[in-house]
Amino acid sequence: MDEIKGRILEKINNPEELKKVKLEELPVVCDDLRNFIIDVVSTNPGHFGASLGVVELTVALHYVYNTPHDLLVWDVGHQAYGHKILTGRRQTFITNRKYKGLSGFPKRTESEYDVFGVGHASTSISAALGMAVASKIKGEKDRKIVAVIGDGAMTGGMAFEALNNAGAGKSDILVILNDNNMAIDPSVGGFSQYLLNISKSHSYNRFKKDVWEGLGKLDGFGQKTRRFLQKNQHALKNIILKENNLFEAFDFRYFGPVDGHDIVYLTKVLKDLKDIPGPKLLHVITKKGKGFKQAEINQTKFHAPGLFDKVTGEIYSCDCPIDKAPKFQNVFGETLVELAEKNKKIVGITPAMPTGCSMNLMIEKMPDRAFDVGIAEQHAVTFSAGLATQGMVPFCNIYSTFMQRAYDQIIHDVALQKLHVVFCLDRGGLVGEDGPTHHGVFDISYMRLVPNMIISAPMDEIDLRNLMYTAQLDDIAQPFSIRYPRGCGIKPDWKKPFEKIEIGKGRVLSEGEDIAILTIGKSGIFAQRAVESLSGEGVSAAHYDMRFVKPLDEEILTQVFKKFKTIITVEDGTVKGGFGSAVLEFMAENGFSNQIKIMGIPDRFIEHGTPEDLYKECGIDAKGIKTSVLEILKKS
Ligand SMILES: Cc1ncc(C[n+]2csc(CCOP(=O)(O)OP(=O)(O)O)c2C)c(N)n1
Ligand SMILES: CC(=O)[C@@H](O)[C@H](O)COP(=O)(O)O
Ligand SMILES: [Mg+2]
Repeated sequence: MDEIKGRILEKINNPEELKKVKLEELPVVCDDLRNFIIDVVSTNPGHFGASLGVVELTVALHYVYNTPHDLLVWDVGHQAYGHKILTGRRQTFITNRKYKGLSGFPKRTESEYDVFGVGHASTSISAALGMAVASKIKGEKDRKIVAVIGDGAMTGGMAFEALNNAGAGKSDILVILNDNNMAIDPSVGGFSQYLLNISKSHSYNRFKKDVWEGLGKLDGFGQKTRRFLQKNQHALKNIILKENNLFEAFDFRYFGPVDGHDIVYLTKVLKDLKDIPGPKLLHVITKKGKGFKQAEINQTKFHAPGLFDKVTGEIYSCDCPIDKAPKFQNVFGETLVELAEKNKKIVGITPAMPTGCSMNLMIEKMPDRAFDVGIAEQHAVTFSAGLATQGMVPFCNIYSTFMQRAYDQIIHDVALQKLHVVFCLDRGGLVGEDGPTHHGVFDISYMRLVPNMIISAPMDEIDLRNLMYTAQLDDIAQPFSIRYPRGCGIKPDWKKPFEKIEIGKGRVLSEGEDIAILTIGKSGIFAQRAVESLSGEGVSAAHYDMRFVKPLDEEILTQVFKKFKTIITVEDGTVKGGFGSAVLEFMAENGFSNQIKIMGIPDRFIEHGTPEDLYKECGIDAKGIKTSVLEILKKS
């Protein structure tokens, strides 16, 4: 990677040094910063468009505010690469998202400038409000608190919960709404339209123009009033917009919309706002991907493009290693369309991840039956419940980690009423570079506690299809969850005719005599490789792909407990309360006393790295399973 010799950036190792730069030189800093981000992220994949969109905002914030004394909270944090680079991490930024390197999101343990750990959307205002109230209680007079939240994250319910609370409390907080009319996909919903209306506000602009021209015709008073309004533009906007300004209704003083790429003007506005007390919201208009043509044109693709050519913008495809095997998400997306074409009761729901989970395929083909509800997981689940009460069969696709947001809705709105909702938990298991905020390692445990819930995990793409097919059949009258991993499958020839899978039925994949390995989901792939390698060393290991965590295949378990003294369970999920725990419970309830080793994610947060790094770290890759088998057999 050719070093970007920033004309100024290389002299800026912290915001204090940034503050020494002359105001008129800030555009150069922004150019350097933008080029540095392009240079690094084109060779070390990560989130891209969002950080480019807030280059000017990031520079202005660190130029005007006294960070880290003033507290700056980023929402989601995928847009905080510029923040990291300006706060002492320029030289280490090349390790972004790498194993043992910088996190891809702000992280308290990484820097004093990262005042709040993020990754899940819509948390910034709540966190910033907590900081503001604490500062007031401590009697701090000079500490400023700022939250930067995108228009997408603003559709998350907890953002409004925080606005509601902040306004009432007259807390001293600045919320900066970074409005680029994009989430990962284009922003959706009434709120997005509302923001568009403001930023393109015909009424405001027309009124401003009419008043302005009218005043121009009046001598004396007219000229004086013009001068006042020119100096107090926002006063005019407040008069016009106040009564229907959503933020003003929450007792926030609304300012803007302002051009988020005019660094000099932004700096001036931020300086002006600094001394205005109480809850304030600055509405900033930016372009996601600003400054990189391809990213401006294809904003969804360049949200997280992977490797790309920084000159041409060409994205280097990352095909699956096993020739033509598809990504699990694509199998989901194509199968959902196939099923929905036959079963008119099927509807699709995704909270702002249509491209991420490939439900965009159904949204494109059946726009009346597939819904992107915005970053609103709780709403997505209960919306699905409502649909199910009327005989629809909702496929509610939510990444495992984001599903954590909607746990009460799963229990209270779906399972308690035994509604037929199909939960598709994509990104089940370790996801890799996104790290602990995004690993989907708790869903087996949290779903297992819920009565009426069927819990399944396919080992390969064929089983994913057949579980989806089974889940939508009329004889299913309860919630059905299917969790599957991020990334590639193993079956290039996955498009087989559908076969119904008996609920709770596992399958034996390898017969054996010395030990039994029981797996769920993707772990079966590693177990098969381990069994093959073990047989080369004279060890005869049996392998069962259990497919269901609830209900368990008690017929297989009874056979296994009777035949094998030693049993290993493996899952791509926490060992606490997961599949292995379920097998232990079966053993206790049925009076067996075999030796069981539970393998999975240990009871701690797993950092970021490649999936391979992380599976190895947790000992649940093929090598880890083989090593465990040999160790256990040596001891027994
Ligand atoms: C609770 C939750 N749901 C979904 C996501 C996935 N996600 C990450 S960024 C993003 C879009 C954010 O849009 P916005 O806040 O407007 O930021 P922008 O990318 O436009 O800068 C989404 C849906 C998430 N991080 N957290
Ligand atoms: C920041 C965020 O939450 C999303 O961009 C997430 O990183 C997407 O994950 P996938 O890349 O697995 O779709
Ligand atoms: Mg946005």
